[in-house]
Amino acid sequence: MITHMSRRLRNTVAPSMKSLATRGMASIQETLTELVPVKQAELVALKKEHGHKVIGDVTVDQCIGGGRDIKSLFWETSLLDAQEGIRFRGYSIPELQQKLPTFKGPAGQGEPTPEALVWLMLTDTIPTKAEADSLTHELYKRSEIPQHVVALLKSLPKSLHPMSQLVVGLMALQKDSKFAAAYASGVHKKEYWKHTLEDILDVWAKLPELAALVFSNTYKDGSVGSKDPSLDYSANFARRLGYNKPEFDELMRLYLVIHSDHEGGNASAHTTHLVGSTLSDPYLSYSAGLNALAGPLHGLANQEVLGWILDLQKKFKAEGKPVNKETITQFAWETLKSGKVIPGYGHAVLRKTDPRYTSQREFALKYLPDDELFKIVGTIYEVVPDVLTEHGKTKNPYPNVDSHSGVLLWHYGFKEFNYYTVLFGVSRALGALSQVFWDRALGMPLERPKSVTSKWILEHVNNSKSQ
Ligand SMILES: CC(=O)SCCNC(=O)CCNC(=O)[C@H](O)C(C)(C)COP(=O)(O)OP(=O)(O)OC[C@H]1O[C@@H](n2cnc3c(N)ncnc32)[C@H](O)[C@@H]1OP(=O)(O)O
Ligand SMILES: O=C([O-])CC(=O)C(=O)O
Repeated sequence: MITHMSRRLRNTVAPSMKSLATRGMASIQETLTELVPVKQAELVALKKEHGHKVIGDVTVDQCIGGGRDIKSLFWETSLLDAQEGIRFRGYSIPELQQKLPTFKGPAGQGEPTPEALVWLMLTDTIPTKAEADSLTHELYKRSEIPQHVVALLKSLPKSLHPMSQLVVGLMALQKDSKFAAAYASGVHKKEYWKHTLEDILDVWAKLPELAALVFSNTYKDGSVGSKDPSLDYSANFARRLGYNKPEFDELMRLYLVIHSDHEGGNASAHTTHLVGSTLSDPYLSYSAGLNALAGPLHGLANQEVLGWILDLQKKFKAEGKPVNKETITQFAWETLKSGKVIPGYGHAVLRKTDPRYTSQREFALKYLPDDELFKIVGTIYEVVPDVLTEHGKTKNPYPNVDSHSGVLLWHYGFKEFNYYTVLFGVSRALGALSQVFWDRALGMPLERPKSVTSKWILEHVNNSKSQ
């Protein structure tokens, strides 16, 4: 309905939008300049017409239990359904694979590019190939990292976790925040979004560069591979990391697309949005989001999954036993009985197998069907949901995105699994900061929900009973 309203308004409020968009020639900045007043008008209309209506209640369990299911966040770029999984601006992952432009050409010629997805998340419109390419070019132009940040990263101990190194690098880049400078010089609030967009494009452009430096400083000699203006964002990232294989580029495209956004309530996106609501600039906001992503119940789970699989392989090899349904079941029970979680399984919202898991499985079936670790991941999928169901605690016994990503990287020789969450961090910036753009463009307020004490809850429920 919003989309229909949006199209209607776009035709009336901003007629020039139609011609530019139809010709597929506008830059991302021009497209957004035309779209912002349209979306602002839509939000005003939504608030005026429906602002007082109720969309949910809050129980005591929800208040104490991490706010599950409470609809209290506004997030435009994607929406998660517990059964079906994620949709980006209304499109499922298979639909994105059919509709978004690819590196080689139009939709369908390989994996879509993350640049095309960013265009969709920002503008609510599927880009033409030319539009997606213009964003690739824009990001390439902005990708240089200042020397002081290169030197700072080099000075860090190799034993500092790669996610912490990434955060240090991003925080150091904050020196050049255009939003912070504009705010300090007293810019009018109506102009915030323009400076925010500048920062967001810079952060997106520089994150893969930072990530590649972190990789090389930690595991190699500090030098990174060369980039090439004729390549896209993902292939250049792969080159910087030292990979030069078309199949790996495709994996990087898939990886960066599917990890980018998962509506607003996940810890990294929510943190980014919350910090951004104080008018901290995109560097500060996304650094905070990265710190949330670095937790083992969230993004770090992908590193944990690989560790779990390698541990189980090592254990049964030492015992002279095969890795099969029986031994995996035994290992899963041992994990649960020692009070640990099985990484890569369960989810706060999803109640079915994560479609991001399925898309990675399809990639594996296409490119690496005989890989040993891929087969183990398949066998884990055959037994762990039953184990977790019998265990009786988790609300969702099925695999999430983190359950599959590591084995794909491992297959291509990317074995530094302590680093895997950095790749997730490069991707999550695309969704979380697309929303930060709209937060500033729509004039979203400081986020400040109400908290209550246990005493308040008891008094409240007792008072309600007596009424
Ligand atoms: C990109 C992402 O962030 S995807 C998630 C990545 N994280 C992981 O894979 C870690 C493993 N999974 C988990 O820890 C959880 O499923 C989470 C954190 C993802 C979701 O947590 P919740 O919404 O609290 O899950 P749920 O309501 O099902 O939890 C109920 C109980 O089941 C347990 N449980 C949930 N999943 C698992 C699991 N994979 N292994 C063991 N126990 C589990 C919870 O720890 C909780 O136990 P408790 O009552 O003793 O505290
Ligand atoms: O949605 C969540 O809570 C966790 C998740 O899968 C993600 O952020 O990608």
